Amino acid sequence: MRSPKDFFAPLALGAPAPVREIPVTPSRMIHFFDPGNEKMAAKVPDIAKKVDVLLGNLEDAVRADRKEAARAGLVAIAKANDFGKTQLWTRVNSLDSPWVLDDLITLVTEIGDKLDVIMVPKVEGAQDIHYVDRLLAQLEARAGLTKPLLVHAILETASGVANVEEIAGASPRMQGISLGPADLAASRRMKTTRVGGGHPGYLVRTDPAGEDLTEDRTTYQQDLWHYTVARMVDACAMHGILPYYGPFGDIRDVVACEDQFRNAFLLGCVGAWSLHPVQIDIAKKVFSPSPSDVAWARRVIAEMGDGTGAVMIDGKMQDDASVKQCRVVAELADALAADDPELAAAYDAATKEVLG
Ligand SMILES: CC(C)(COP(=O)(O)OP(=O)(O)OC[C@H]1O[C@@H](n2cnc3c(N)ncnc32)[C@H](O)[C@@H]1OP(=O)(O)O)[C@@H](O)C(=O)NCCC(=O)NCCSC(=O)C[C@](C)(O)C(=O)O
Ligand SMILES: [Mg+2]
Repeated sequence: MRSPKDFFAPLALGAPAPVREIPVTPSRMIHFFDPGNEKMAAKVPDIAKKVDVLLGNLEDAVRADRKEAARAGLVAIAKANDFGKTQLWTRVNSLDSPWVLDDLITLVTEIGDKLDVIMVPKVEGAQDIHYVDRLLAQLEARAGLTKPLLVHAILETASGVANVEEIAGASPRMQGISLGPADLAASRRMKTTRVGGGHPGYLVRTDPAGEDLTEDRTTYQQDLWHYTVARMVDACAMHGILPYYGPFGDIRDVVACEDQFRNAFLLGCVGAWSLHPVQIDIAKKVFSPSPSDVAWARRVIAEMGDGTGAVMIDGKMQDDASVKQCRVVAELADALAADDPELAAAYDAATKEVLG
């Protein structure tokens, strides 16, 4: 284990100094595209204007015989475009694959100055992050980069979940973690066949009213991902990095997608993945606090003065802890509104209604 004193020292001579704090910029949706797919790539400049994060995916969902094309496509797209405030991320192939070494060498060398975050799939423990950490430092030094690349891990193996706290704290490069429900289900030998979302068989049933167990009894579908998302959120919060729900594979079911995203938002996640253009607006809606919640939060903050003591607002007790929650919502709203005049106007109009 490295000494805590060395934690923020560069891992290669000439590599940029690691960041001390993870930048918290909007990342409500991480929009996935295959850079080797010409139809998708053609849409990227327009999509970039609507999303917080664009991610060139090189791993699963890219056919084995299209891996080089995807990598070359991402280099070409990054060189040809300036995406302004929209971040550019990539998901490289897994560390046991024949492609990842060339992914990292090519991307850092060719477009390391354009990339913000490198997403690493199938992370099993801190050792995987340490490997990427040192290699990135060597490549950054060789490429003369001045800003360190950040690393995002996908939580999609049983050992990754068991080791999630050490993964979150494995390097100052760690930017965040996303849930990978499909690989995680396979790794755990869950008996689902879906990419995220619920399952009608995972339920609880009300007790019988009498002796007849066969009578109609209400059932409630449960969230298969609650434990993992909650654990991931705690690990990320503990280490000052950001948690994300991952993909929702039933593209057609925009209603259940919104529900799953909202569960993650309420539990502490900052964003989710959009796999198809139709999921972009869902993520934007869900991961931007609602105007009425923002107005309420601003009212509680205003009425709580220095933030201590207890007051009654509309019959509800507010104290030091509730004002802290309200600050989380209000600060997120301010950060999002700073770049979005429409959202800013909606928040201000709702606030005016309650505060006058
Ligand atoms: C689902 C698919 C096949 C449906 O693709 P489609 O072409 O059949 O759909 P469509 O509705 O007909 O598409 C309409 C138009 O939008 C385009 N389009 C469609 N999607 C996109 C996109 N993302 N970005 C930009 N453009 C897109 C598409 O090319 C088409 O263009 P056209 O009108 O010119 O014909 C397609 O949307 C797709 O391939 N999406 C990305 C899938 C992906 O990245 N999967 C990997 C992430 S999930 C994962 O890996 C799991 C995880 C975490 O690892 C774990 O849980 O283990
Ligand atoms: Mg996966």
